[in-house]
Amino acid sequence: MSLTLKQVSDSKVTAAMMPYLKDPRLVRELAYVNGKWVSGNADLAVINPATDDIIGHCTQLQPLQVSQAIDAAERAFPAWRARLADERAAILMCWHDLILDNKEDLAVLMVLEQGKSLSDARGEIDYGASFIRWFAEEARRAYGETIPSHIPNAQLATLREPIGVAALITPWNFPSAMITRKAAAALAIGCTVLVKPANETPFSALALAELAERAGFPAGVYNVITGDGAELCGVLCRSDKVKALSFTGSTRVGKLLLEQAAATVKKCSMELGGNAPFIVLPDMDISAAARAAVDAKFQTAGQDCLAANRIFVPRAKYEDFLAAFAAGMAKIQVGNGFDEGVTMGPLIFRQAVDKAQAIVDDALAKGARLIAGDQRRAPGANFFMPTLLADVTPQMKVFREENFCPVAGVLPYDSIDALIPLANDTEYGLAAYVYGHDIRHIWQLMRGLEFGMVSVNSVKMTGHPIPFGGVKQSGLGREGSRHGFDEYSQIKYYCLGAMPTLSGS
Ligand SMILES: NC(=O)c1ccc[n+]([C@@H]2O[C@H](COP(=O)([O-])OP(=O)(O)OC[C@H]3O[C@@H](n4cnc5c(N)ncnc54)[C@H](O)[C@@H]3O)[C@@H](O)[C@H]2O)c1
Ligand SMILES: N[C@@H](CC=O)C(=O)O
Repeated sequence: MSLTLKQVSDSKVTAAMMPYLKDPRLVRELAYVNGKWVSGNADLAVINPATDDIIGHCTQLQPLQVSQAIDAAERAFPAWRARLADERAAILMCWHDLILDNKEDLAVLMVLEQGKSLSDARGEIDYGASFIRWFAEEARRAYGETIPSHIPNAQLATLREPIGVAALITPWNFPSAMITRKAAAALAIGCTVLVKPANETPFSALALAELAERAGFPAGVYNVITGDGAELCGVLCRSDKVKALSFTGSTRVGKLLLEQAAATVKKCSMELGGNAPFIVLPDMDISAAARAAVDAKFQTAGQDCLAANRIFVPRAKYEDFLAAFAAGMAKIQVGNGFDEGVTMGPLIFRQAVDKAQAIVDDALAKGARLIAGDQRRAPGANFFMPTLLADVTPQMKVFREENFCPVAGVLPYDSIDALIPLANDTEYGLAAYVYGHDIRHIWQLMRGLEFGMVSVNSVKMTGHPIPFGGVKQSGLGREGSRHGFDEYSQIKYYCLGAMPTLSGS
C-alpha cells in the first residue's frame, strides 16, 4: 500500500519513503565515485525540517576517499574532453530527460529534506533541468576565433579548452538546481566534476547521480562526494589536480574557499550571499507593488539569495504600503510542504529560527515597529511566521545582514538621490528590484545600483539564458547564459608563424 504524502512526510526512516516513491532506487545514501556507490566510515542523519524526523542517513567520506575521487575524475578527463561535443550533448540530454521523467520523485525527496512546498520543488526540478538542456546546446557552439595577424606570415587564432577537474560545492536551499547549473556547464565543455552537496540535503544530489549513471556518463566523469564541508573542501582546495572551484553558498564560506584555493591558483567562481533592495517608485501602484514585494521576500521562506531583504517605499505612500504588504503576507499558508495549499515551508533547522528571532529582536530594540508576525501561530519548531518590520534603519541586522528568513524590513525614502546610496549601503551586490514606470527614475536606478542583476517590474528574473551572478561580496563570475562556460574553460591562443602568404612564397 503506498503511503500518502503526509505519511511520507511524517516517516521516520528512509524505508517509509520507499513505497511512495515511484522509483525507490533514487533514494541513495552512499557517495557516488568513479561509477560506484561508496561508503565512508560514518553516517549522518538527514532530517525532515517540517517534522524533525530522520528520513535517512548519508555516508560521510574520509579525506583519503576524496583524494581517490579526485584521481578518478582526473583519469576520466582526457577521454571525456576528447568526446565530440555532440556526444557529450547527447548524454546531457539523456540526463535531462531522465530528470524530468522522475520529476515527482525528485520533488518529493526535496520536500522531505529541504522543506519547500511540493510545487516549489517541482519548479526547481524544471529550473535545474533547463540548465542541462541549455548547456547541451551550447556545447556545440563553444567557438574560438581567428585574429587578423599583426605579425608577417603568421596565422593567429584561439581555442576554448576545458580546464579539467572541477569541484562544485553547493548549498541546501536549492539542492538540485544549484548543482545542475554548475555541472551542466562543466560537463558540456568537457570537464569532469566532483559535486559536494550540503549535508542537510544530500538526497537530491545523490538522486541526480543515480540518473547521471543511467544517462551513461562514463565512470569518473560525474562524482558526488558527501561529508563534512570543511574537511572535504579542504582536500579539494589543496589538490593541484582540481583546476576549477565553483561554490554556491554563504559569503563567509566563499571567502574561506578563496583563501584555500589560492595555494594552487584555481579558477574560482563564487555565487554568494545577497541583500536585495526592493524599490517602489513614486508612480507605482501600491497594491501591485506590495504583491510583488511579498513574492520577492518570501520565496523559499526567505531562504533565497534573491530575497528582497530591504524594501524602500516613498514616504507619502509608506503606511498604505505597510497595510497592503501585511494583507498580502496574511495569504501565505505556512506548513508542511506536502500539505495542499501550503506556500511556505519550514526553515532548514532550528538555528535558522533562532537567528530569525534574533533579527526581529535586534530591530525592535533599535526602534523598528512590528507590523505583523505572530510566532505563536508557527506550526512547528522549525517554522517562522512571515514577519513585517517597519521603520528599519541601516543600524539594524535586518538591514545589514543577509537575513535568509521570512522577515521583511521596510524603510521610507524621500528622494531617488537619497535612496541610491542607501540601497547600495551593503557589502552584497547580487540582485535588486525596481517597481515603477518613470523611465528616468528606472534608468537612474539601473545605472546607480551596485548589483549584478537588476529586475524591473518582475520578481522572476533568473533562468538558463541569463548571466546569474553578483558584484562586491556577492560573488565572482556568472552562471548560465552564453557566459557559463567561462568558469570551466580557458582560452588558448596560438600563433602559426612562417606560414606561406597569398602574395608570397
Ligand atoms: N548566489 C547564489 O547563486 C546563491 C544561490 C543559493 C544560495 N546562496 C547562498 O548560500 C547560502 C545558504 O546556503 P548554505 O547555508 O548551504 O551555505 P554555506 O556556505 O553554509 O554552505 C554551502 C556549502 O559549503 C559547504 N561548507 C560549509 N562550511 C564550509 C567550510 N568551512 N569550508 C568548506 N565548505 C563548507 C557546505 O557543506 C555546503 O555544501 C546563503 O548565503 C545564500 O545566499 C547563493
Ligand atoms: N533563487 C536563486 C537561488 C538562490 O538562492 C536562483 O534562482 O538561482
